[in-house]
Amino acid sequence: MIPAGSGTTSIGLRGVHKSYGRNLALDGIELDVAEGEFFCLLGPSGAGKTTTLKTVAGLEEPDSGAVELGGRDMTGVEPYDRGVAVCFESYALYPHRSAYDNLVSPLRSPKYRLPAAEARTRIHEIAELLGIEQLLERPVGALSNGQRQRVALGRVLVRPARAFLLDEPLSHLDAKLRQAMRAELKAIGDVRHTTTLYVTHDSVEALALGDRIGVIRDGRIVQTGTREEIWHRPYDTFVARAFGRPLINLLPGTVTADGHFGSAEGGFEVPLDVPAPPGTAVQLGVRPRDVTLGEAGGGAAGDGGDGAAGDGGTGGSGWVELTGTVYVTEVLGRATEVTVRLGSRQLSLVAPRAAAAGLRTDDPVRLRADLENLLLFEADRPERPGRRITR
Ligand SMILES: Nc1ncnc2c1ncn2[C@@H]1O[C@H](COP(=O)(O)OP(=O)(O)OP(=O)(O)O)[C@@H](O)[C@H]1O
Repeated sequence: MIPAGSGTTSIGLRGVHKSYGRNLALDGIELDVAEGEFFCLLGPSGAGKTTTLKTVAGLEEPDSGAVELGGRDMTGVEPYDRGVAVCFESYALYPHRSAYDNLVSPLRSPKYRLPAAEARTRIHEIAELLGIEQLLERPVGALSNGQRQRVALGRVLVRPARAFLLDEPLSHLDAKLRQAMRAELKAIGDVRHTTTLYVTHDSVEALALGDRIGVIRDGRIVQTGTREEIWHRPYDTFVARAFGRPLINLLPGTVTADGHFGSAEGGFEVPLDVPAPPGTAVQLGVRPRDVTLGEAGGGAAGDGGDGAAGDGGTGGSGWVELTGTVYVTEVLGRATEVTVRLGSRQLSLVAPRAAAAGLRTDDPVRLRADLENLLLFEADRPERPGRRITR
């Protein structure tokens, strides 16, 4: 069992602004990470993730707003005195020293000064979890990027800390190792109960690791929530697009005269009540894994691409069937992504490989989706992505 750190802490950012010259990196960040929580901050390149971490660590001072650790304003508190352990993607290691020396050096600092035997135990535990035990005697300069990255991560995790701030710590690992490391990291977090703020641009990683996830864009937090909240109730099309591969289908359409979703280009209607006036431009969000594939030409399929609904549900229960033609198929391991033409629109779905075997371009197919899995959004505007419409 890894010994607990010197007590863990909550992290708060209160309206944090930070500019670099004319470049606005953080535009009023509000964030609360609870004590002991594993929080993933997800966003595209340049969104402000690293700047957020640096601000919490005290390596950058906010232009306005404040960082709090354990409810205490950290303005003017030096990084060293904040008690947080930081791992940046551009890791600073001593290349001529062994991996062991790199791991032990933080523990020798006057702040921690762990007895040698305790330090050794701690290092071996972490090294085992990170799969670097056999590398401990090697100079860091002689390690691969992925191995070096694990040493850098180990260097952070061995330290007793009130919080871990990790910036893309797995980015240099290959897919398989990354997956294994994810599980280890989660285990370390759980064992230590240490607050962790984890930055990534990989949504799979965020979904796998985060007790909660925050999505950041243009220096602002767009949404925070559990993986279920983010997945089922994305704030807008930006958040919806950030999670799930293949990407969510966003089909543009308008509210019909009877208040449903209609796609003139797709030649179909979906009997969902849209709480907006007829004619309003909206988008239907359909996750590829929420669509099932059947053969065309039977059951309740609509004629000529029209939608048919089951159970007469309009408020979100029941289902919808659409007919279309195969455009392209692509094997994704055990499943196949099938892109289907609906009129002049396209929709992707993921089908079991067997179900999609033998499909050829222009084959007619029938699609079925539960109404309760469908999402509605406003149309995207130049100034902002369309927000989800609550039904
Ligand atoms: N030292 C700096 N000087 C000038 N601009 C900076 C500096 N650091 C960051 N920026 C700018 O601030 C914005 C946010 O950068 P930041 O590194 O926080 O983004 P990020 O989300 O971590 O991106 P990435 O995933 O690419 O690391 C970007 O536009 C970036 O160019």
